Amino acid sequence: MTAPSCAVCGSPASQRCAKCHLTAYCSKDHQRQHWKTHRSLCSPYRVCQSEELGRYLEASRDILPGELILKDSPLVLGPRQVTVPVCLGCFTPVNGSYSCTLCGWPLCGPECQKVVLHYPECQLSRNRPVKVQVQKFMQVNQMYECITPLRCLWLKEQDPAKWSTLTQMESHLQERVNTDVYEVIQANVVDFSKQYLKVTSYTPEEIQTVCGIIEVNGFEIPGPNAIGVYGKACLLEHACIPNTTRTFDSQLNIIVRAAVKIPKGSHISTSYTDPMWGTANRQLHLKTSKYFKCTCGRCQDPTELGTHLSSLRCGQCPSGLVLPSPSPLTPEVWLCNSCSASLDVERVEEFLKQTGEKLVSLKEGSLAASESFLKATCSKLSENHYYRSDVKLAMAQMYGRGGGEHHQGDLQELSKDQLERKGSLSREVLALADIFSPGETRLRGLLKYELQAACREKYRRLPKKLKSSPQAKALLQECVECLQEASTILLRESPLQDEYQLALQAEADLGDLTALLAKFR
Ligand SMILES: C[S@@+](CC[C@H](N)C(=O)[O-])C[C@H]1O[C@@H](n2cnc3c(N)ncnc32)[C@H](O)[C@@H]1O
Repeated sequence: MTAPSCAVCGSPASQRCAKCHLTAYCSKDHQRQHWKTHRSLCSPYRVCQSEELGRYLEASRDILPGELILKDSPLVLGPRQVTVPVCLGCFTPVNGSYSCTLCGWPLCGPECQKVVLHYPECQLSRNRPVKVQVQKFMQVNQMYECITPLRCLWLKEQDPAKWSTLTQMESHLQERVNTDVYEVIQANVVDFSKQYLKVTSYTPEEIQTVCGIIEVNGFEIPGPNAIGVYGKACLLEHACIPNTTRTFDSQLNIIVRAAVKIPKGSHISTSYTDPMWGTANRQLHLKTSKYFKCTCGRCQDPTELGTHLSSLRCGQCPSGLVLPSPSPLTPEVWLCNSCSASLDVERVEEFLKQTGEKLVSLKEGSLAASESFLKATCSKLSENHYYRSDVKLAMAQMYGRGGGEHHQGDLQELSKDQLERKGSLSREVLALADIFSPGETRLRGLLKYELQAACREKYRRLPKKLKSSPQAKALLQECVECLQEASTILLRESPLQDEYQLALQAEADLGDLTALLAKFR
């Protein structure tokens, strides 16, 4: 690795800013001289290291909710490992109607052939005597598993500085050797690159290492269905209750903001899973793709902080809940907290698997099917169980949204009970989000938007004589508060995301409702 250079004179630097540990100086004098410029740019974090976590980020000053912590451009961008054929310039699914005239990989058109993103595999595929031929569209195609690894390996010759940043990342190669995933990569990436693409410049170990780096450090980017590896953002450690949120802009830079106040000296974290998943699912994901066991307070608590997000209902007594024992990290049996009836771990796993399958078949289902799922599971799963909460979130968004976005018309068609249901489902999931995904997060923004929609429709339905009542004022106040939060949070999303459109709608509605509320003052 090359030595850092002084931010003032460019000569080799041996000292770094004590706040961010990023900007380097050759002397104290140059550091003092640079402070005026550096102060506004100095990152609110520093890079630290521990035996347990490896490198991690710590707040170098108090960071306020919503504050930008870092914006990072991708070192490598590519299709996800498991994907249908996509354009290698823009990640849109392709049907084979256009292929790169130089290498044969399908693209969506000549414009995408010029995109630099496509350059590595285009160059590397040219040793083949004939062009690449992709035949299976509309289904997962294993040929694409090699693309993102090859884009990583391309940096080795073409961009040594990026290669150095990439290869400092954790690959957990030792833990991966002899696992199923290692064997799959051997066939679909190592052998495929050599035998089909005729790429011979990289060793099997180098290829396996970058595949580990992608899995451990990559961020799935919603929307374009891509994966990005980021040099700074990869340093965020995992927490089951994270204190940041992340979004991606239209250039697919990652933007990390504080979700809650992060006091100076605290670790800065993200969730490598979904904070609304139950403990067993989070643990499984962390073990099989991030290679560590989380032992945080939430993971150790069978009640998941009193929410019973993973608990089952007891079939032997009226009010008992069944929890993993002695701990969710080492479950030997599931026990009722009231009558001590027990269930085998395997039985619980099988039951959850079957219930999960029913849930998946509902995903694009109707409100009626979702209500039936809740009804069918209310005697088997705790009220807040993650499966139920997942369905409740979807339902809070579905009620009153016949045609995609909220049209007042769709909300107007809801019965009084359905309207109440939309409001109460939003509140229930918000209460869980406050615990597991606290602060200014996308989930909160979305739920606040749904809640205001229900309150607003309730206000609209008030008879004329009650339109100036304290009840009307309370409803409007709640709408305005919800819209303020929803628009602040969701405006941070990429303009390409649906959430951003909701934010614009929320902003527009906020103006109207604030004017209405002002009449009460
Ligand atoms: C994306 S990397 C984070 C940066 C990494 N620590 C480094 O030094 O490059 C993910 C790896 O960091 C470690 N890690 C992150 N969060 C952790 C946590 N909460 N507990 C234990 N290890 C963690 C694990 O080794 C994990 O595979």
